[in-house]
Formats: sequence, C-alpha cells, structure tokens
Amino acid sequence: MALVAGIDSSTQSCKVVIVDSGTGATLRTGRASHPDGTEVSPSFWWTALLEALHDAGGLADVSSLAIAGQQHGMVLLDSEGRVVRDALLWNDTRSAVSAEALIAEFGAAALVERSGSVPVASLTSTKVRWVRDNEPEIAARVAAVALPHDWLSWRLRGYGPADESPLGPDLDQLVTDRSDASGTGYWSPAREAYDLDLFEAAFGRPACEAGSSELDGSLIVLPKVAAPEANTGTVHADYANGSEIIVGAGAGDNAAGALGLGVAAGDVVISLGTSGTVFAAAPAAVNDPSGTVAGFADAAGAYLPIAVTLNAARILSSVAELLAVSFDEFAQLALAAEPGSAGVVLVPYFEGERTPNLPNAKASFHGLSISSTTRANTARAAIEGMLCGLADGLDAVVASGVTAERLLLIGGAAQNPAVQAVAAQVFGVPVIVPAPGEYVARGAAVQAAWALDGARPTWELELDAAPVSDFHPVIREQYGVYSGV
Ligand SMILES: Nc1ncnc2c1ncn2[C@@H]1O[C@H](COP(=O)(O)OP(=O)(O)O)[C@@H](O)[C@H]1O
Ligand SMILES: O=C(CO)[C@@H](O)[C@H](O)COP(=O)(O)O
Repeated sequence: MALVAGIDSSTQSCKVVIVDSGTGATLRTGRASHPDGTEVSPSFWWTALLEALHDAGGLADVSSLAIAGQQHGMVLLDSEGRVVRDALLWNDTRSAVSAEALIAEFGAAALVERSGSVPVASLTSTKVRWVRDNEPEIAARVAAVALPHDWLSWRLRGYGPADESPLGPDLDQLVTDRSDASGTGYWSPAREAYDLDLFEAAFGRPACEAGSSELDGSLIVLPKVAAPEANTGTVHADYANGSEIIVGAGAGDNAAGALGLGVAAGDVVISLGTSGTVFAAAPAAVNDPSGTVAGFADAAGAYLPIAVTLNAARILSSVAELLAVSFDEFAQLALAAEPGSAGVVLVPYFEGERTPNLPNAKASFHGLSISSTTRANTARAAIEGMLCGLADGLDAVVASGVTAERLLLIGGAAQNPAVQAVAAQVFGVPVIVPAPGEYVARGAAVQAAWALDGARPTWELELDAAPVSDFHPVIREQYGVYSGV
C-alpha cells in the first residue's frame, strides 16, 4: 500500500506522521520545535518542517502529503516572495483594538453573516488592519497574505524568494483550503468565497484570489481555496528524496483534528494544546452573533463550529513549574486533592483570553484560606480552571445546535491522567481519550490519502481510556463566581 505523510505545523512544534494509507497504521513519526512567542519568523517553521521530515525518516517512500497548521497566523509576502515582517500568530492580542474597530464599522451581526465569525484579535482580518494602522511602510510592500499552512505548502512545492527556492516567487501558486480560509475573517463559509470587500475594508488595499484572470500587480494575492480532496501539485524535487509526491490542500489544525479522529454526529472534540478548543462537525454553517462560537468551515465539505481559549496546556506547565514538579508529580498532586480544590479557583487568563473575549486580562487565584493553600489544591485548581473555561465553550457549541454524546480529548495535555479524571468531573458528558497520537497530523494524512486515491479513507480510531463519569457541578459553580462569565 502507498505511504502518505501528514504534517501538523502547530504553535509549539512541527509533527510528522507517515501512515500506511491502506490500514491507517502509523509507521514512522518525526518532530521539531518552534520558538516561543506570539510573533515568529516563518523561516523557523520551514526549518522545523525539514527537520521533522528528516526525523520521520524522509519522504523517499511517500506518495503524497498534506500540511495542517496553526490557524489565523498572518504571513505577509512582498512581490519577490519574501516575508516582510514576522508572522503575528493566533495568540497575539495586539490587534484587539482593530477587532473592535471592525465591529464598530460593520456591526457584529453583519460580520457574522458575511464571514461566519465576530472578529477577535486572533483572526487574520484584525491583524492586517493592525499592520495597516501601525506599520504603513510594511503594509505598502505587501503583495500577498497567506496563512502558515499555505506558506509552508507553497515553499515545499518549490516557490519562495529567488535566492531561497528553486521555482521563485510565483504568488499565483499560493493555495489554501476552506477550513483555514474560514479563520481569516474575510472568507464566507456560507458562500464558499472570499469577501474581497471585507478584506479591502480591513487592509485598505484591494485583493484577488490566486488563479483569477483579474489578478494584476496592483491587487493583493489571497491564496486559491482548494477543495478538501484536491491535488495541488507536487513536492519539488529538491525536497522529495527522489520521490514524486502529491501535495494535498492542507487544513487548519482543528479541522484536520476532526478528520484525523473521523468525527461523527454526537462527537465533540476538546483539544488541549497551547490553545484549548471545543469543536464538532456540523452539516450547516453556524452564525453566533455573540462571538463565543466561531462558524468555521471544516476540511471535508461541512462546517466546524468552534470555541477557542488562549490558555490551555501552558496553564499546567506554568503551575507545574511554580510547584517545581514533573507532569507525573503534578498529576499525583492534583489527584490527591478533592473535586473543587477546597474552594481554590484559578481563573487562568495568563495570556489574556479569547473566550470570553478579555484580551487584556491576567490570571488570578481566588478562594485561598490558610488551610486550603496547599500544593495539591493549587495543582488541581489549575486543571479545573483550564477545563471550566472549555466547559463554558462546550455549552456555547451545544447551544449553536451541536449534539454532544461523547467528548474526545486530544492534544498534549490530554495525556495527563489527572486531566482525564478531572474532565470526567467537569463535563456532564462522557469523556473518551483516543490512543496517544498526533491527530492533527493524522488528519493531514487523511487528506493526503484522499488526494492520492480520490476517496476519503476510513481509518479506525483506537481508544485509550474512558474515565467513568463522575460529574461534580460544584467545580463549575465556584469557577463561575470568579471567571466573569
Ligand atoms: N503529561 C502532560 N501533562 C500536561 N501537559 C502536557 C503533558 N504532556 C505534554 N503537555 C503539554 O502539551 C503542550 C503541547 O501540546 P500540543 O497539542 O502539541 O500543542 P500545540 O498543538 O499547541 O503545539 C505543551 O504545552 C506541553 O507542556
Ligand atoms: O486559534 C486557533 C483556532 O481558532 C488555535 O487552535 C490555533 O489553531 C492553534 O492551535 P494549537 O497549536 O494550540 O493546537
């Protein structure tokens, strides 16, 4: 059977899985780290991608690949294909004021109707507005606006600045997909098309989709939106280890996670990476004028209502570091405390927050008494705080019309046994933990196999744990007192 590669260029690292497209078995994996920060040179993603592919044993025996990536990141290119400033990532909150300006100009209801989402600082539209207003000399040099997965796929197909790439700066070759386009704030999931007027209003210069006959040098290029099963070209020979390798459309990381898990009606995914996300596949586009749920498109032709927090796994690593313990010791400490952490509550808005939309907030501990101020309560309160924010997101996703019969817990922090146990206490819905794996990269591998064979593969999902439901409403009740929701 043919081998396919799936890539997840996520916030903290690049991960590669090489999968047997016939059985779905993962044969090899690779990984490389990304630098910290909310403003990052895309060159680090490129280096990490090449390193992770090497770590996975290379591409010599691979027939197709696809790249999923962190959503929303703004990659600005000039007419020579050079990145003109560091990318502003999804978790960079400087453009909160630009989001407010766009809402003031159009109204939240109109923006939801046109783009599926009320803009918050994470969305690309607010980032280009911020550059327009704060860095006009950079804005004037921009010839194309891409997302992380679009840019990496373009580079792998051989395009880029003339001195760094074999095929040079052909901006017309930029390709994205509907799931990632739907996180820009200027693409309409309902109409399946860019809202070019909205882009122009955000950035102040007109744009056009790559591949259009209307493109001329005066218009900003936006990547062509390819279908989920598209074959968008091949990996350039310089990076292909002698193989002919199809490049699939790629996807936003959450949509790829849904593909990798093979989500069905009744499934809701909770991902605990740098971001915390709650999402499900939905048959129709979702419009939430409150902005809690973003109405993205998925990577299979349907929709992906999603609630996203800025703070998730890093809450645990920060508190574990404060307590000077490993993740295993942190889990033991948390499991030694009672549900509700004896009244100790961590509202974990360390990096500001997106859901609720409090970009300038900071984290706080509450409810501390002399007797409750223990290491065990501190560890448990960190997990409870992380999951309570996502429980609020789950309520909103359900209110948007999704049925939640089971929750699939993925992402780095889902492997922590205390997180699994506390999840069974916080969410009033059964929790399932899939076997350890990189499900976003696996979803990209699904796309690669789809582009190769013309049929979407159905690989079985292996499960690891199903913690017994042990719902303790007190955890959310006391969190609600302090969280401002
Ligand atoms: N056992 C664990 N307990 C808690 N957090 C963990 C554990 N293992 C990994 N993590 C955290 O998971 C995060 C990485 O998860 P990942 O889903 O790869 O993130 P991202 O997709 O944002 O790059 C890191 O912040 C790491 O500290
Ligand atoms: O902003 C979003 C989705 O809207 C985030 O989900 C990013 O896509 C980053 O994901 P991780 O790298 O944290 O998994």
